[in-house]
Amino acid sequence: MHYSFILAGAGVSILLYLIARVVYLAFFHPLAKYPGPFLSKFTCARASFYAWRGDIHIDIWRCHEKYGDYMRYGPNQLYVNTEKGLRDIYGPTTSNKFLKSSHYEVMSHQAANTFTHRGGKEHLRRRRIMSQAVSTKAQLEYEPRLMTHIQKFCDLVLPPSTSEGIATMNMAEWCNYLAFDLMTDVVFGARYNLLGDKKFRYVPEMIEKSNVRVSSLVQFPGLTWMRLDKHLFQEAIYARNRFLKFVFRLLHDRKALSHDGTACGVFKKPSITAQSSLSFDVYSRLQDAQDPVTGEGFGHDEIASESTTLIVAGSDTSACAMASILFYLANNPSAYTRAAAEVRAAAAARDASRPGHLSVADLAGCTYLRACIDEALRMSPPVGTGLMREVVTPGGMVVDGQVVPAGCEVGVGTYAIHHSARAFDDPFVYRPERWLTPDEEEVRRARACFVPFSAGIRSCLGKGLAYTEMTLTIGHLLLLGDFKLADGELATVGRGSKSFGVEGRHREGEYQLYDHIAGQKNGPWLQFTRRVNV
Ligand code: HEM
Repeated sequence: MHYSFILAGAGVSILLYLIARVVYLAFFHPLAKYPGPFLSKFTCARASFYAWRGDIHIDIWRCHEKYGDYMRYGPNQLYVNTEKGLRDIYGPTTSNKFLKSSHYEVMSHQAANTFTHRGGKEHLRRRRIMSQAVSTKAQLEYEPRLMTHIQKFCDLVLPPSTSEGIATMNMAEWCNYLAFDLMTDVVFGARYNLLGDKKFRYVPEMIEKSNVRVSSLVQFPGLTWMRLDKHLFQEAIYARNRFLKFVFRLLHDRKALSHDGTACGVFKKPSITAQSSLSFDVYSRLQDAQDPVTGEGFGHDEIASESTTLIVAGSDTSACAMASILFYLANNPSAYTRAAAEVRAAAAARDASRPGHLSVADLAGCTYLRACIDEALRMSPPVGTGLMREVVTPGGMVVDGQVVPAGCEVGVGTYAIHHSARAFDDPFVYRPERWLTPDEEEVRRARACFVPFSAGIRSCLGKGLAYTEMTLTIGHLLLLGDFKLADGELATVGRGSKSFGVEGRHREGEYQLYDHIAGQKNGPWLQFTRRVNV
């Protein structure tokens, strides 16, 4: 009898607490005045559901259409969809006043790295060291390394001659292989050769599968409560463990190589055992780099964690971007024709004493090609969701005129702002010309709201490298061959369609991404032919 009173008392207390919490969140929370989906007032579970489906970027855009520029998307989260809001949160002078959302912590495996660190001095120290390994100078030295794989990619997709027939390929897969080979070589000097051999092709697949869980947890870390995620995401956890096993082996072999020159695993290949080749990868640069402020470098564990993060941050995103550019070029013949003519003219005009492949410098004047790349990144940003930042200034921060108190989180949905009709005329139309129009105000407006690599102190460290990869790959494909959409049903893979039954996924001209940290994709299926006498 006595116990039942205690139990009843506890039950009533919990109920009263829950009622008080619901009332507080709905009416008295500092974000209560902002409209948004009903459930989002009380829980992040709704956002997590859309993240699990891969539709969160579209949902954020839809919610802004419905609720306006300031939208509550979680009990503690405010999304803003204006140019001023974007500048106030991620701008060069303001972004250091925020911390990354605590939700990022679910991405840290053992210790935080540059990407997952919430901010402050420790993040800056790491970023200063990391920047040296991906500086413009370093990138130039990576170029021959990149070209080895890009040349191989072109040889694979372009049949030796028209008489060899036409190759039809799913570029989602082939861009995954290429991007992984590029990043593992640049970062570790490793030759996994996904382009040529099936053995390690499971790795990008494991990263994608694992990211389904991570993207849901980032929205709703509460899913780790009582290891709920273990039951909900069994396949993703299996994938993560398989990836970690791969990474463990990679780091072990790479460490052995740099310590005592022992070559094993993928480092057995003669190309990598050459010391000259090793000294130009990110891993070895991080071993040598020192923070110009403190004079300290990274320890072994930091190098391991940072270099592994680069593989995850840099391969999925770049693969997604390259597949997307190919989709839009194949679906927009006038853009294709103009970009191809520009690249071919640049090749014809270059110094005849330097035959061989085109360099980034040779393609620097290809402004239309760059516009095609940027327009693809705008239409289908590889990281499309909101990158949430916590207000930590005690008096709060003013974001586009709205006072957001300390403890709340703010962010801009990249896909949403990339499709804002105020920033971009006909936002759902692929039109590279918008970046080159003589109307300066139109270009300014567009540039101000174009953030595929984010901006400010947490912007992408690999942006330069990513542009190098994209420009060299697409440039060489256009120079050496021609491509078009595959015949029949395959031509539709990657396109939007009403048959998906998802509002916002119906546009045939839009490359469909499933946002799980980085965009996941299928297609385009393309047919390639090699140009003669090139
Ligand atoms: C098209 C390709 C890429 C896109 C669209 C992209 C996009 C982004 C975005 C949006 C962020 C900010 C994430 C956040 O705030 O949560 C970011 C951060 C980062 N990216 Fe990239 N990325 C790309 C390629 C790369 C490559 C190739 C590398 C490696 C060389 C890289 C390394 C990083 C790192 C280290 C950060 C964390 C920076 C920091 O927090 O200080 N990314 N990237």
